[in-house]
Amino acid sequence: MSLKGKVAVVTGASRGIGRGIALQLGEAGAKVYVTGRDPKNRHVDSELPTLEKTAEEITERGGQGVLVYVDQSDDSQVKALFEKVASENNGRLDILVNNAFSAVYAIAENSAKKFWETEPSLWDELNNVGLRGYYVTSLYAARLFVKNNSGGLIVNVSSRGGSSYLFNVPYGVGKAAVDRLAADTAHELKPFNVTVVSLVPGAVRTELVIKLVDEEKFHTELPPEELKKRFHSGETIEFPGKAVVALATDPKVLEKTGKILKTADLGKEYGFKDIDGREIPTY
Ligand SMILES: NC(=O)c1ccc[n+]([C@@H]2O[C@H](COP(=O)([O-])OP(=O)(O)OC[C@H]3O[C@@H](n4cnc5c(N)ncnc54)[C@H](O)[C@@H]3O)[C@@H](O)[C@H]2O)c1
Repeated sequence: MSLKGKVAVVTGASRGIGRGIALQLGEAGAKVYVTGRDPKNRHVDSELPTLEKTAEEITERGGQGVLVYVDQSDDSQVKALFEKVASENNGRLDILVNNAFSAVYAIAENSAKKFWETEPSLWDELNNVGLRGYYVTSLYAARLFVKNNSGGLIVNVSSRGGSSYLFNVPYGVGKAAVDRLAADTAHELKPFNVTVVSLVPGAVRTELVIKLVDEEKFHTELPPEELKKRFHSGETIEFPGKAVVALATDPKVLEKTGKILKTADLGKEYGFKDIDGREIPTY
């Protein structure tokens, strides 16, 4: 229980990578605030897991799961989240994971098109929650970190799309900006011993991506069978979570601040494997 007594926030944790990270933080003993949109305000796919389930499972694994409905594109809801975290924990916050992402369906729907064949709104779908949302969430978290002056860790979930073409133009541009957000917030937060990194998973077997890949909803440069093979042999959603726990328990983590870190490289460095026992190769 190496994170017992620590307070974490994971955005977008009802499914996918956010859910996997939240579960691993819970397993390590942390109190984890998990966010997602209120199901009353959106279409819910009954085949996918829920935020309620994530919060319960964190507690079952030995941590404390706290569910907060937050739309990460609504600044006032994000502000209220951090007021709640501060008031319930004497101002304490140790870990923020920026992960909420609203565009997996939009990526699939537009995957056969070049950027000039899509509508300008695709940019907003990709980058309102997944980039601007990361910035606003970092801003309110940083106010707590700076006030406490007892260090902290921010992990921005990013993608290899930040360094080379993947899916579409706004995806790659947004991810490159997520990486730069980590570097520049790291610069300003370093005097307060707050570490900020960009975390790059490989292909991840998320519930939604597997469903859409199996339904052949993605049209990429890879043939459908190759794409299926790539995602079905990918990391589990908890492998990036193991990476976050390794960083959060590393006393020298500040040496990594501002960097882009691949989950597979962290597995090798810290000596952890995926939850199914596999060693994950770097993509
Ligand atoms: N799936 C992969 O293989 C893979 C690989 C590398 C990087 N990534 C990155 O990981 C991140 C997460 O992707 P994922 O595949 O887990 O996506 P996902 O769609 O499975 O999960 C996204 C989460 O964000 C939540 N969310 C969406 N809009 C929200 C909003 N407005 N407010 C609050 N929560 C909201 C969803 O409910 C969900 O819990 C993305 O940045 C993605 O680019 C994914």
